[in-house]
Amino acid sequence: MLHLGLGNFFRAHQAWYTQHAPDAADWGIAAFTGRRRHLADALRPQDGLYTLVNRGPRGDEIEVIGSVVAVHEAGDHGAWLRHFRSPRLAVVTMTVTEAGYQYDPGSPDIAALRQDPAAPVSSAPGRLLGGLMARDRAGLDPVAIVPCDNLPANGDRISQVLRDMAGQVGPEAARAVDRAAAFVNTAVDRITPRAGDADARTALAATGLRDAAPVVTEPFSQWVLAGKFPAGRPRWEDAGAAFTDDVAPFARRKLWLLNGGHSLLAYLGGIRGHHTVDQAVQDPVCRAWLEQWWAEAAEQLAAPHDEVAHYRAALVDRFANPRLRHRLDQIAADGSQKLTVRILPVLRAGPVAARRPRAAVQVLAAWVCHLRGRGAPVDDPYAQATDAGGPVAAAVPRLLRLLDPGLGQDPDVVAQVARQVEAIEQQNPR
Ligand SMILES: NC(=O)c1ccc[n+]([C@@H]2O[C@H](COP(=O)([O-])OP(=O)(O)OC[C@H]3O[C@@H](n4cnc5c(N)ncnc54)[C@H](O)[C@@H]3O)[C@@H](O)[C@H]2O)c1
Ligand SMILES: O=P(O)(O)OC[C@@H](O)[C@@H](O)[C@H](O)[C@H](O)CO
Repeated sequence: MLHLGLGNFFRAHQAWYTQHAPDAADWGIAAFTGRRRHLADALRPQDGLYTLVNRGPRGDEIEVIGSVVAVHEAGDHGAWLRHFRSPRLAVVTMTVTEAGYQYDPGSPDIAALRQDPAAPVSSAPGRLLGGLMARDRAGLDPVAIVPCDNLPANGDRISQVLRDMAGQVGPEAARAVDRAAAFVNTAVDRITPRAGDADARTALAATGLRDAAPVVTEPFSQWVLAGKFPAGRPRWEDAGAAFTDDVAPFARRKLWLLNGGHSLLAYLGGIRGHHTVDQAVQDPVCRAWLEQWWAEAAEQLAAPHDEVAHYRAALVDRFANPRLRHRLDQIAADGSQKLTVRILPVLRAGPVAARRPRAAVQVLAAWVCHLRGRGAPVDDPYAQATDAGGPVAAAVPRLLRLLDPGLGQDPDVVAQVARQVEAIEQQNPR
């Protein structure tokens, strides 16, 4: 297997399932960082081994994960292509954040691949396309591409991005996408906050081993997949993964209830002085907004009432885990990329005008207040290029346009969000 986007979540999730598959001994993952090299530098001296701290509300379970057998920094394009040219490669997983799925028609990778399919390229789609061209040139069987980011229809999405890019590169690239890849859609879930210095001490105390990059995660885990694996795969189903024909209902439920709830808590909780998810979910004001958001989102889920109620109750317990200390500023980052997937589908599907989903509007308003300087520091390169200051009535359409141009031109949505922004700013003076 290959992985693109060596980070925390991959090591708590796909690498964990691979280690726990009954045929784990037949498999190994060569993992590449997405952009920077520091994690490759940290893991290489430990032969890819790392400590997984499974952090429940009452204690930790510690495990050393050994399914990552090679680590490479993002720039090692020669090694990337060598893996694609190997007949043993069967599966390519990826976690590259929402930004990694952006198609940029002006990307220098397009001209580079047009000139030389083996040219060093740096974007996630460029690297995948270069890899598939190398595989196709080598005349090898197709591999499964398995995106594991928080996006609906993530397999269809990356397939489309690669086809668009291949269309610009040329016929050989288009053929390679058709012949060398099978795309798998997934819904993924396991809350995995960034680890801190104390976690390295926890790992050392438990294992006697110094770990430069341990991972902390929660006990809950879910992986739902739909698609074909022409060259085989580990028996992940025996480690708890679920294979289905359609991941959409799982992805919607997870993205709206869990991730939408997270974003709500990140913005409102930050504004109300909280720093972690467990603090925010215990705050009655945040909790009331959360329940209202869940009720609105659930109306659009078309799932049995009992099932949603069970999922919501379990989420409250997961969010309230006081030992995980999931920081709101980590979740608040890159909201301009996340809210389109987590909040807008519910806003759009709900009734219009006066009965528009109120909690969805509230989340957008809390995000606007965050960009205007309340709560966690802003970390969103796409949004930071836009002026969030000045009169609310002018700032709101400017910012909503970042999520969807149509939203910023909808006078009704703009008015409702602006009213909420004014209310939040009045109730939470600086
Ligand atoms: N952390 C979680 O709880 C969690 C749970 C479910 C899904 N996910 C998904 O996994 C993704 C990664 O989360 P993480 O916790 O591992 O983060 P992380 O910061 O530990 O790792 C992110 C990886 O993505 C790469 N990357 C970032 N932007 C990129 C880009 N534009 N192009 C290519 N590579 C890029 C980074 O270089 C790094 O290798 C999330 O964006 C989310 O979609 C995370
Ligand atoms: O990983 P991000 O930054 O896209 O989103 C932050 C969290 O909402 C997310 O990581 C959740 O913890 C995760 O999706 C749970 O499965």
